[in-house]
Amino acid sequence: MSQPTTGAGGTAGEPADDFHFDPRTDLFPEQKAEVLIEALPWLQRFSGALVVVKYGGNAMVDDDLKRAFAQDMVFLRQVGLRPVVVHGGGPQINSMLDRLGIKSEFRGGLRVTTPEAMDVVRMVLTGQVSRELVGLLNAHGPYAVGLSGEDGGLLQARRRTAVVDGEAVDIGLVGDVVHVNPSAVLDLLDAGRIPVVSTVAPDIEDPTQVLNVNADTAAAALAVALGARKLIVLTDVEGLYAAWPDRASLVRRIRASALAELLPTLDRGMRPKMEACWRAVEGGVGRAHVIDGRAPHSVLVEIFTSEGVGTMVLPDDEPVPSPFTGAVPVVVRREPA
Ligand SMILES: Nc1ncnc2c1ncn2[C@@H]1O[C@H](COP(=O)(O)OP(=O)(O)O)[C@@H](O)[C@H]1O
Ligand SMILES: CC(=O)N[C@@H](CCC(=O)OP(=O)(O)O)C(=O)O
Repeated sequence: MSQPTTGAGGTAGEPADDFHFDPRTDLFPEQKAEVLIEALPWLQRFSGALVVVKYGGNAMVDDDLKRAFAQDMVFLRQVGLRPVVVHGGGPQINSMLDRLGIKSEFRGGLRVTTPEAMDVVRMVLTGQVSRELVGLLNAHGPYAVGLSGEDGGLLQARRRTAVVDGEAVDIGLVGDVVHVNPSAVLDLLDAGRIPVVSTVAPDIEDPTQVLNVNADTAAAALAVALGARKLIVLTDVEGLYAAWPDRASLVRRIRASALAELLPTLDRGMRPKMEACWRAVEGGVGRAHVIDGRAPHSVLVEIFTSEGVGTMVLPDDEPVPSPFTGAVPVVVRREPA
């Protein structure tokens, strides 16, 4: 292979004077070309595609991963996809509640949300997490606009209970999305922006009251309403494990009906995510994925490589597209890393 002529230190298209090739970490030009060419059919397939990305887990707390995520979203937009970001913020809400001395607990995987806690949830999601993400994205250009479920009538929610030991329990100001008006998001996409959505939503029974909505389920509702081609959920494991915590049981692909059977067996952390994926695919979203937010640029690897990463949920009634061939196994086991 020939030696590289350009490197990380150079400006676009120009060789870097100070570049030293390291065969342990650097790619040869032929290898770089291979990576780019592998992306070609995926760039074609997803040109113009609307993709909803649920941003959460480690990708949201590590500074390098945050910057890498912002690059990924800008990359998607730049190559002609239409990314919509829905963010979580559980850890950030926890730390603000701690700082303010407000006690908070989770029941059935959902935060028991008092009026006092609701003020904090809204403040942290819309005033802190969204602002930071918008800032990271806009370091690349004037792309991102933050909005919450309250803006432009985007989301309406209805109060819900949690199920604990088979019993419905009151968890306060927590809701499920019951209606989505996607026009505000579509307007932003048409203007070339990247919408960044915080998941607080007015109560459909009393629109002056806002409710706290789990970000995974809100992302699924939004993906369905927007007719998204993909829902991608970032988390802090490689994907869904069929026999958690057995690392050899990573599920690479699963049909919606097989996932429905697996759902009742899943633990608290993964259950809302997989339920969101199931709802999305049942609602017409082409594919739903749970991927590892600890790996930088995992969104790009998922979309633009033939292997993909993490767990992919497919609808029941659709053949697997090229380049995958043959029947879709419910579970593909891999050897532990
Ligand atoms: N079957 C499973 N497969 C993968 N992870 C699981 C499973 N069951 C439970 N988990 C746990 O769920 C966690 C992810 O959920 P959570 O912590 O709520 O994620 P996030 O912070 O990304 O929203 C994983 O870190 C893992 O500990
Ligand atoms: C009702 C409920 O539990 N809401 C969540 C909303 C944020 C969220 O979902 O954040 P993650 O995606 O980081 O978990 C909460 O209050 O923590």
